[in-house]
Amino acid sequence: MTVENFVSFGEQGAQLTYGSYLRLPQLLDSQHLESDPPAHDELLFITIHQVYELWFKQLLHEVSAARDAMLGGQGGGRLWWAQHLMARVHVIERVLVQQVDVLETMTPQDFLEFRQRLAPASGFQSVQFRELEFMSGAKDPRYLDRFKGITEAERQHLDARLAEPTLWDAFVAVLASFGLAAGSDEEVSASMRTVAHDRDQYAVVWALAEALLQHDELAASWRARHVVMVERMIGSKSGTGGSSGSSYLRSRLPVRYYPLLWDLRSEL
Ligand code: HEM
Ligand SMILES: N[C@@H](CC(=O)c1ccccc1NC=O)C(=O)O
Repeated sequence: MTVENFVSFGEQGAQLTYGSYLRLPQLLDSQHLESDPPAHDELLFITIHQVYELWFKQLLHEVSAARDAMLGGQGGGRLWWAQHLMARVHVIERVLVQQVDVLETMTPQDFLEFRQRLAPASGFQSVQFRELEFMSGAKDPRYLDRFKGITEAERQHLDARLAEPTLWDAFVAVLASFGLAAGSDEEVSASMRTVAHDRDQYAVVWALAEALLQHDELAASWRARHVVMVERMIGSKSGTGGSSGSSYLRSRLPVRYYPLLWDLRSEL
């Protein structure tokens, strides 16, 4: 492409520019430090969290579409699409785990320069993180009571997630659409054993079960990586959000979205 072509192509589209399309003025004016004088590492801290929230938004978009595709069951003809989206979800989740490395270039001393300014805020108040947990299948309404300082709109988002079907509900619908019993946990477990032993007939069902398990495993990896980072940064201090800190986070490590899929491993 010649430079001349390039210029005329750019001008055909009239007004859109890179910066206006991506809303860069708003995006790049959204990093406001609390520390004064400014602590060098606070920009990194804000940036990392904003990147996490952008990816959480993308994950909610993908997970809800995967769920909807699964809710249609075999007859809906979109189970391949659910598989495709879940594969993307896994790649994003690996990025989220690896991104902890970047924040760990911050030393505890440098974090302490601005940490006291952050209370009572904490990751505990991440609405999108909790939405993802709810949508994945871990609906714990107690988190709604424990949320302090969230807006009415954020509360509505969470209420809506509590009311809507989860990825697990959608997977159970897939089992039923294949004529497999799925009315109780026992039936689901028995049906999963059938699926596991007849992968020829139930290839898509097995692939979706593995995709859910992978999502569960990656969420567990994030929790494990986060708590070790927390211990590195603040040791056994309590959290800015008012929890006991790393011991609260350690109590969350055994959380599993799909216990029946894990139990299946012992039954094969
Ligand atoms: C210096 C780095 C970090 C430290 C020291 C830290 C510390 C903590 C602590 C102590 C808690 C428990 C709540 C409380 O404050 O009492 C917490 C919760 C949480 N943090 Fe962090 N965090 C860090 C970075 C991050 C990052 C980068 C994210 C990404 C979004 C994040 C997301 C969360 C979430 C979602 C929770 C709630 C977890 C749950 O309830 O299961 N944190 N963090
Ligand atoms: N809870 C952390 C502070 C922290 O990491 C944080 C503070 C405000 C907004 C997000 C945060 N990230 C994760 O908890 C602490 O106790 O040091």
